Amino acid sequence: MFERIDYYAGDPILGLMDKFAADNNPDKVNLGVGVYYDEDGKMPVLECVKTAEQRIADPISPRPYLPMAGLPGHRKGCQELLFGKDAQILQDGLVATIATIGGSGALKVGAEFIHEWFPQSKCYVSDPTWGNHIAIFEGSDVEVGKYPYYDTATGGIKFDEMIAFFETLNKDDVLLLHPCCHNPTGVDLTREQWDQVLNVIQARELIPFMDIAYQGFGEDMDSDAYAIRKAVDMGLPLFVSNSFSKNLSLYGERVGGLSVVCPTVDETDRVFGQLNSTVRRIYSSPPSHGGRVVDIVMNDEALHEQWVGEVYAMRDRIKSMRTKLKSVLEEKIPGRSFDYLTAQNGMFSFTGLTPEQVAQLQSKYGIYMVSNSRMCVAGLNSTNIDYVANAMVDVLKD
Ligand SMILES: Cc1[nH+]cc(COP(=O)(O)O)c(/C=N/[C@@H](CC(=O)O)C(=O)O)c1O
Repeated sequence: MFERIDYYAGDPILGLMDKFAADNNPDKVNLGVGVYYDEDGKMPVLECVKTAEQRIADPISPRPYLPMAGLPGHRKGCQELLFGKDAQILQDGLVATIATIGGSGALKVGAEFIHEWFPQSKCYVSDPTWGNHIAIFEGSDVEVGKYPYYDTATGGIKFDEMIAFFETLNKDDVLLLHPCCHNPTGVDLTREQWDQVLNVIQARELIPFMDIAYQGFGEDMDSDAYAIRKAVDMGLPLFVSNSFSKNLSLYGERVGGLSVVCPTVDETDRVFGQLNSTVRRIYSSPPSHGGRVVDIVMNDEALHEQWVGEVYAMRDRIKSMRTKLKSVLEEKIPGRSFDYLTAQNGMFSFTGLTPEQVAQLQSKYGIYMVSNSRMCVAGLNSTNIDYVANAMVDVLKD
């Protein structure tokens, strides 16, 4: 009966977690999946989350179905984080926002919506991008193409090629963009480059779909949302998927959001309704526990302030690991530049190691990176960084 079913080869990122767990090497280091570990190598429970959890636990309350769009406070939290607390579009009711099952759920609902209401549209992703971008949109029968992005020769961006490519696209084609902390390269556009990209989007009447999963890990909450807010200022239609997995350290609670910025209140109502309809036919409604944590942290002024401080502490620790690894490697390999480590932004660094070198790090040292050479810098700490640097020197010497 099920012989026709293909074997699943496994996910290049999530599959690393199982391999890492099974590895008996006492020195193993997990630099694979994009999660934040603290200086002790532990996944933190943020203080603001602990407070929210205590409020949820006492008094304990029933767990009814949430609305298809999730809790109003979760949705409000997404909107204010993405667009700014006093954004005019929020006061004017021009943003349709739903709470989703993580950023992945936001992308899935968005992809289904595009397939249903913009059936002629193709979706273009950066080359390279987070692999699940392609799988999610293709899984919703949206044809996916790639736009030039990372320049392996320079470690920068093929900006002119990218713009020239955008200028060949058709009205309503979708561009899946990383507003900050590009995954997997860590190489972000400058504000001037974003302005040029948004001008082309406006001229070609393309649909920007911005996926922000690491807000606060780049520069700061507002700067990381520059591209989002500039698109709003230009009056562009805009999709934004956001994730609280990393910046609330709530990975397994599956909390995120999907927002669609619309030109009129009537269109906002239409879009909001169809987002609800799409949710209903995929997973019906989002999980309540994580939604309540988001609602409490985002809407309690003191907890929100504490949260921002905790995110910046995570950001700064990652930046310190970038600086440290760069200096240790440059000391061990004089004459070779590792500037990319501090030039790149957010949780990931694109090391440029070959698949063979990545495999050697794993087999010989128990150091896990994604096969495309992406390193999750948040997995480094002062205990393991010399071990990782020595291992990188070893595999780089051949
Ligand atoms: C760019 C991006 N968008 C969305 C997501 C999904 O977020 P979530 O809220 O967990 O559904 C991730 C997760 N990325 C990390 C984990 C994964 O691959 O699922 C990663 O790149 O390691 C992203 O890196």
